[in-house]
Amino acid sequence: MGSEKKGWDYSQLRKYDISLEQIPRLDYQDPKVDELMAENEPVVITGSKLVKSAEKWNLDYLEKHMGNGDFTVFISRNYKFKYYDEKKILQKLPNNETNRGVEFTPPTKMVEMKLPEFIKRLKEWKRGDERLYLQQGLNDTVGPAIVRDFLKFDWDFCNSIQKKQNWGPLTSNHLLIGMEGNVTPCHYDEQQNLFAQVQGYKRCILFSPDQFDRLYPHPVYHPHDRQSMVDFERPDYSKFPKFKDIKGCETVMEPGDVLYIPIYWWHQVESLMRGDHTITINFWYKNGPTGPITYPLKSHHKVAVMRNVEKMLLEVLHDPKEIPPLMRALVLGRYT
Ligand SMILES: O=C(O)C(=O)C[C@H](CCCc1ccccc1)C(=O)O
Ligand SMILES: [Zn+2]
Repeated sequence: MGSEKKGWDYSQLRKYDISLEQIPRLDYQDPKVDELMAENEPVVITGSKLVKSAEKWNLDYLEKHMGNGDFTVFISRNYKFKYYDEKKILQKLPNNETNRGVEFTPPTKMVEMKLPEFIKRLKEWKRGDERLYLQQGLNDTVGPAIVRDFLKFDWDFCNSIQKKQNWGPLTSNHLLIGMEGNVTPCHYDEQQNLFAQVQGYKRCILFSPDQFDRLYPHPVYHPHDRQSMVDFERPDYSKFPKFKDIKGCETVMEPGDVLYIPIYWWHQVESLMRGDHTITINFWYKNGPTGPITYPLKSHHKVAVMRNVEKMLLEVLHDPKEIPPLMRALVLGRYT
């Protein structure tokens, strides 16, 4: 992976007991890019100017031009920033208990912070301090210069991909500014994603949707819905035995690289340890129409089916504890 000219080395990558291939890196003009994307396969697209207008976004520039609005910043006492859905923390479940007394303590704190304060804490951070991760939807509240740079993104490039791949509308762009060593643990999203690296080096580990039974996602009603329960650094093989067989792919993103993260593909993202802070802009698109269904169903369709079964069962059974016995009665000795 990478050659001597690369701006990072292996000691900056966290060690996992996972077999990983390389995600192909192809020039944006290579027709193979469209072929891989059409197959919902990940690919690193190099040489595009998608976010070239943001390559000057160093911290001083951002501080000067990012307006004085509040930005969403997550604070973690360790290096992990596991996403949680606030709406699912206090949801009234069908049996009218709030999460049946299952207490959920958010693993990170979400605060609103002015950019100068975030940058100050970034510059003064030392090992042992709380880590910060700015994750802000880009909208018109950011300063005019940022909007100008944003408007200068190579929209022809991503619009042409959106058209070629018959995707739905662009739903959001997120500005992500992470500290060295920050990790977004393994999860999947339900949108197509063009992940554009602006500053710093980010390692992206991806798994196909067919690895679903090896990654043990939290139940759909859980605040950590769509996130894997497996701690990659200390996997509990007794609880998650199939994790041993996991197969994935990875890449280390360099400034200017654009990674296509296909819808439903699992991904873990880490800012290289002892590296610079990282800046990423993601482009989330709704998926296009499914087109003709072929059988057997594709694995990402099966994920969508399983999500619907979970939601329906919870709706009718009211109590998640009733789900395993019913599923076992349905399958064991009958479909196995
Ligand atoms: O782009 C993706 O899908 C990633 O997972 C990138 C990941 C952070 C995502 C944070 C986030 C969570 C929910 C809403 C908007 C943004 C990273 O780069 O650390
Ligand atoms: Zn994601």
